[in-house]
Amino acid sequence: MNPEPIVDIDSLTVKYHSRQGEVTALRDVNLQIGRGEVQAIVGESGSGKSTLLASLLGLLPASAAVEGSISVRAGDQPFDPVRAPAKEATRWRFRQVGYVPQLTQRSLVPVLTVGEHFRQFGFGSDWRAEAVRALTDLGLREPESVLRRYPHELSGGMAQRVCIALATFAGKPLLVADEPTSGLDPLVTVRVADLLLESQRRTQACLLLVTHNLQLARRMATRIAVFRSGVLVEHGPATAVLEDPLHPYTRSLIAAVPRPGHPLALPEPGPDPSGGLIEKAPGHFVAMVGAA
Ligand SMILES: Nc1ncnc2c1ncn2[C@@H]1O[C@H](COP(=O)(O)OP(=O)(O)OP(=O)(O)O)[C@@H](O)[C@H]1O
Repeated sequence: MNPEPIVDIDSLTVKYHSRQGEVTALRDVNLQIGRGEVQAIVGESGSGKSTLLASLLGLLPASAAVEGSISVRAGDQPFDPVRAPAKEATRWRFRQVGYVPQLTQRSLVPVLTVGEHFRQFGFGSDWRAEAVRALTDLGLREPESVLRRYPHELSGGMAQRVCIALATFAGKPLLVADEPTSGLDPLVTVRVADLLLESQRRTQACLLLVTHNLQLARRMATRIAVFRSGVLVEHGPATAVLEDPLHPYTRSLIAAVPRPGHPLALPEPGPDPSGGLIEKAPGHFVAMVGAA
């Protein structure tokens, strides 16, 4: 049985108008993400990943023209972040969305204690108890002492745990992680990926993971969506997309991952994708044009 959908993106097209002319950053995107799922969004630079995130968070610039809709069923009422007034979107993000930044000490505000970070992101008088629970769940001993510290008084590993706790505490149903491990070495990447997954599983949040890193997507994601030039070219269970990619662009992205003993192969341009998706196997979709 498919998990209850939290995010439903329906025929979303986003165009920017700039001095250089019109850019279609997303073209007719359809995507559903269920409760408890980890949905990776992969694709090269300029493929539309940030635009998808900005759409989902209600943070598109005023210059963007939007067709289609997004419905997020994370609260009592379905919410459309691309149509909501800015004030409402801010309130909604604050209550329903946990944002996982790049996980380093620099993601914390140097002049605020850890406790002050939690107080700003929490709501209600229970923030301290929630914060202590979140820090304890992530394996931090003496959480009360951690709450009194400034970011420079934390080790790198502690700061990463604090960032994950900040994003995931208070049971926010939607988590968004934008390149959370970029700049981290491979061993630390694995550790923070596992900590983030642990937190996500505990709260059964729906996690949208934007990444260039296919190995990270393999470790974390339940489903992978591959974007190219604003088009969703392939979407399916993570293992199906990575073990049996159907679209030539997905194959070229996988071929570009360096492996011991294999030369780095750069992606071939490949045919331009267009048209809708066809289902090749249950839940595994590929763009009609340019697919095998
Ligand atoms: N504010 C904007 N005004 C005009 N064009 C924009 C704007 N933001 C993005 N674009 C264009 O939209 C397209 C998609 O960009 P987007 O940033 O969403 O891609 P991306 O996959 O997130 O890239 P990266 O991985 O480099 O962040 C690109 O052609 C980009 O130049």
